[in-house]
Amino acid sequence: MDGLSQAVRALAQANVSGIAGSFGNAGWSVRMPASGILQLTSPTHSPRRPRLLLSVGIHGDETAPIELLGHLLHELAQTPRALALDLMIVVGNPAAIEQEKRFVDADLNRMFSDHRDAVQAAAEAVRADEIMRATASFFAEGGTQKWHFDLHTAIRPSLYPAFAVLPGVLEGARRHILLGWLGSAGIGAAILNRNPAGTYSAYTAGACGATSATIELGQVAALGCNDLSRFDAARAALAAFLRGGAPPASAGMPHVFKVAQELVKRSESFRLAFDRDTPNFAAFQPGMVVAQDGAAIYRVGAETEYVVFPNPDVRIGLRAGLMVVRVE
Ligand SMILES: O=C(O)CCC(=O)N[C@@H](CCC(=O)O)C(=O)O
Ligand SMILES: [Zn+2]
Repeated sequence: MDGLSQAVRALAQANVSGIAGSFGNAGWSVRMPASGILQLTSPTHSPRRPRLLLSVGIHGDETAPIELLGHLLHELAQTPRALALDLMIVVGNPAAIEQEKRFVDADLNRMFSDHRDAVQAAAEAVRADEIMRATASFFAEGGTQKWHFDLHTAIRPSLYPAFAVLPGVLEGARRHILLGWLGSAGIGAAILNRNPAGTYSAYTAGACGATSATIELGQVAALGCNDLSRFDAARAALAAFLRGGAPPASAGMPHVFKVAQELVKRSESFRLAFDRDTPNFAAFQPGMVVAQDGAAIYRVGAETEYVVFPNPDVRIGLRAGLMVVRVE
């Protein structure tokens, strides 16, 4: 961790008290409901104040968001009174971050639901419960606007280096505002996913009424090895969000996709029909076979589909990829 700023190191070690100091001194109410979770709220409790949850490290080897958030919090700590909303920071899986692995026992980002079957005994199940308790109480305390950005990085390269998944039913003004903000943050593609997912952002959207997005910023890399300049727009948009300012001028709206089908690994025979170099958003033409699982064959439907998050190494029963179609 040599060469990393103090705030980035503190976040990577889930030492959120190392970040809280200057906010507490500036009069914010500081709470740490569990390890790696920090809440900064206004002491003059105002139900009209927006609430923002920023989470990183839900997967331990996805480090660019940890670095990005470390820098944002370090900058904000110079003028802590500029924080314009009630904020919760979650460092998702500290043990996995330390081990530089996606997870220790099982994928934390499939545990934000009641359906955990075989992995109920995993270390991540305890952590998911802890995070859900803190999250539910944070959003229950107020906030006419509730936001959650769960920051990740993808395993594979992507034809859109920064993209987002928007869980649940998101329509009208909320959808328009979120897409506009994502555009200003340099997010090139947004995937609407109404399927139940067990992900953190699906939990905050469904159970807490938040406007939520999983945001993918580049690719998995070791801490300190990320080129954050590729995500300057996301950094500037988040910095403005924290201060209640207008987002920077947008490069345009993201391209919008929706999930056409999920590739689910039902057995150890599951195979993708393409290789491990195929990037996210690679196109497949109608009728093409994209995966096979014993006798079951996954084929593209009537229009071009694009593959996202293909991963044959997931546990049986989990999604091994999404096939999406362009809608806007
Ligand atoms: O690149 C990959 O295969 C995974 C990257 C990642 O962790 N993505 C999230 C997306 C969550 C969502 O669908 O909202 C995940 O798979 O948990
Ligand atoms: Zn992830």
